[in-house]
Amino acid sequence: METLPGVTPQEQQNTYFYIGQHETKRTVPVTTELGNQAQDAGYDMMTRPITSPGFQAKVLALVDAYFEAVSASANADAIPYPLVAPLTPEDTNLVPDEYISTMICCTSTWIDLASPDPVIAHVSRQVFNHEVAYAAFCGVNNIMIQGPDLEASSVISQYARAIWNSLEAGPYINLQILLPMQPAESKTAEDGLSLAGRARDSFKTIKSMSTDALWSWDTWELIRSTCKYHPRLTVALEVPQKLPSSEIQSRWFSEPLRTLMLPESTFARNAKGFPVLNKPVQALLTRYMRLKTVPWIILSDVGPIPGQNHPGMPVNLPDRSASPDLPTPAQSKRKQQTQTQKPKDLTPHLSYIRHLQRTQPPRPIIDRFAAGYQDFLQSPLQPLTDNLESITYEVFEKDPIKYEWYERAVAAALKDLHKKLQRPIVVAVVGAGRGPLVTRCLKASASTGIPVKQWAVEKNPNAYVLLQRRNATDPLWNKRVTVVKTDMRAWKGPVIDSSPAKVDILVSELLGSFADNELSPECLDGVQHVLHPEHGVSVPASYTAHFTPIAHPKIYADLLSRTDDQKWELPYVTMLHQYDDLCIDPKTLQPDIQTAWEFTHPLPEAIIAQSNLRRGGSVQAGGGGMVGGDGWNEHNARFCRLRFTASSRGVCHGLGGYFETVLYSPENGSKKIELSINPNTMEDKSKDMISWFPIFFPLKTPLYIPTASEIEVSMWRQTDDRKVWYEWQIEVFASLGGSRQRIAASDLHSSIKNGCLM
Ligand SMILES: C[S@@+](CC[C@H](N)C(=O)[O-])C[C@H]1O[C@@H](n2cnc3c(N)ncnc32)[C@H](O)[C@@H]1O
Repeated sequence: METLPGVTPQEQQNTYFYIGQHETKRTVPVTTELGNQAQDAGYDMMTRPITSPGFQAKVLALVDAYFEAVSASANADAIPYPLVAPLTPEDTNLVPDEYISTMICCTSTWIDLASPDPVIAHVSRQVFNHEVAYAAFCGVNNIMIQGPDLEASSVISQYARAIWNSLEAGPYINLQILLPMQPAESKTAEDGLSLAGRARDSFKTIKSMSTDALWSWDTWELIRSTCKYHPRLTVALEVPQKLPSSEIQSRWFSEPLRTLMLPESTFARNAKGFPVLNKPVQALLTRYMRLKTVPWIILSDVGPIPGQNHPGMPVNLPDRSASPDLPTPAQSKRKQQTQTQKPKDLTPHLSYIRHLQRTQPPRPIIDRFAAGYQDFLQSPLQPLTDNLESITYEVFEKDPIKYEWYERAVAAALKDLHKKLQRPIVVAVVGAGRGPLVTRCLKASASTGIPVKQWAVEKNPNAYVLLQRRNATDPLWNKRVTVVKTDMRAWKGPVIDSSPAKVDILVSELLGSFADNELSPECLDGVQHVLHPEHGVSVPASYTAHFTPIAHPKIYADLLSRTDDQKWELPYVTMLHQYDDLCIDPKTLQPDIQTAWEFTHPLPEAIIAQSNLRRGGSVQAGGGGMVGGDGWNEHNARFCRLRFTASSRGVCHGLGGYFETVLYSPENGSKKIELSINPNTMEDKSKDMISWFPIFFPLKTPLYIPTASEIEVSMWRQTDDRKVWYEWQIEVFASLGGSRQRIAASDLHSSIKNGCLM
């Protein structure tokens, strides 16, 4: 079992939307009073340019003068590139005042860092560097930068290089790259007022090459890879009224979205003429606003700030994760204004988004349970080697489904066995913890009317104390349970009327997020000798491990920042949230999550017999284990090689892993009683179960996956008789020039140094 030790599940309240106001061309200077007016109007923040229109005119004139000089000169190479002088007070009205750290400042949109014309790129870099350096000097924390033009001749690597440099400009600066969800019709270029419009055609060597809907994301991918997944680099995503495909929506969901930019053109008008968002955009907003780092919403060009034309003051951009319950300045102001009825809504777009905020649908139960723990990496539990704390058991026991399903499974098994045996059924819970499954066995007995003789076996000495106390005090247990403190593998089995007896139903819950990763197979093999050889039933009867390739930039960036030298060599338990499935089944439109392997219980006697023979290391026992030891646990080793097809190109950061288990298959053929954390089947098999988070197998080097390429995953469960570990490797194949070629392969990753001890 995997979950959140020590964490009290909490209901998450409705998310507060931080809403800002942006004007692509601010007509009034941003002052303290303007900021106050924005706040009075209900905005939480606003953007401002770093430099003035005067500065723009100055730089354009400088470039024009350079080009004139070049065209007039016989030796153009002798004329040095233009140099942009340091900023003057006329160039910017930004000053390091007390509000500066709460502003989103915008670098100039009239520059072109990706220009193929070296002069334009050179001047753009200078303007950009001046602006970022001055903003950083003033104490600005958030800078929004227009993304590169997505046309074919743009040199994205130049742009990315400039961003990488600017991240060094200040240790506190967060950069947001403003990009559309997909390349849009290019806006009417104001060539006369931009540097891009001055680029010489002779440098635009790559003419219009058609790009597809993922090109904007591709551009981002190059920028962030060049910047080595920098934690202070995020996306400001412009959301259009007509959304791109769901694949593209999911792709952006997995990226570090700091801001959602909603221009006026994203809004439609309702029958009364008010601005509203269409249903798909509303759904997108609901999805994106459930990210752990909730994006800010910036309304762009939706009308001026009411009462502007006065100097204004910037407003706070608080970190909600630090103090989610504190009212924001805008909330406090609006509270004071509650009874004041405005004659006319001067900010209808803002009012509408506030309305959406108030009417957000409730979050799914698992989200509420795991609030704050999405994508948080935990090492898998090792309940076999470690003794769990009471609080950990307490968290497990809150699951509304798991114990219920076990009770149903035991009840069904009791009915099937009782038909054959016509006597009290011997039931043992092995690994009983604090006893919830024992209670469920007793309830199953009560509900079916079939008497049981009940055992509880536990190796944790501390849990053993509670089990004994419960047996003495719990009216349902009523001193009927025989509590045994032992490792189940050493248990001799029940004794009834002074004679050794066999167990009819062996109940256990030793499963991890990847089914067998908490050594359920090894423990259950070790206790199988107490199970009745003819009719003995194991609950669970079987379990399977599943995985699929995923893109998870957030976890990759998190791991990148860690110093542990084994960080790429072990799987992590995590509530996977901000990720994208790379392989979607075209028929079902569900992620292609495939089965790695299966374990069933009880094992055939011949396999146990061979294992016992190998344990001795005799001549008949063969030549020892493949990867160490005598090989007596080798029957629990597994290997699989699975092939997936990438539905659209992307970057693979690892594998998302899941499990399913059949607790019991009733003999009357009615529906199997199953648990699942596989997203494709959990709804059907065990909806709302919260005990297990998925598991993530990381890749040290992300693999670029072209559309329709094949991803082949080799995965091993290895054992040397003392421990169990996993190994995984991913290869990518594409059809090129008519032949299938391997175009990339990951390292062979191995958790041998972090193996689970038996
Ligand atoms: C995941 S917990 C489940 C506890 C409880 N059955 C429940 O469902 O809430 C697994 C329990 O099995 C115990 N356990 C693991 N390996 C064991 C072994 N070899 N022998 C006895 N107990 C074991 C652990 O100490 C732990 O209490």
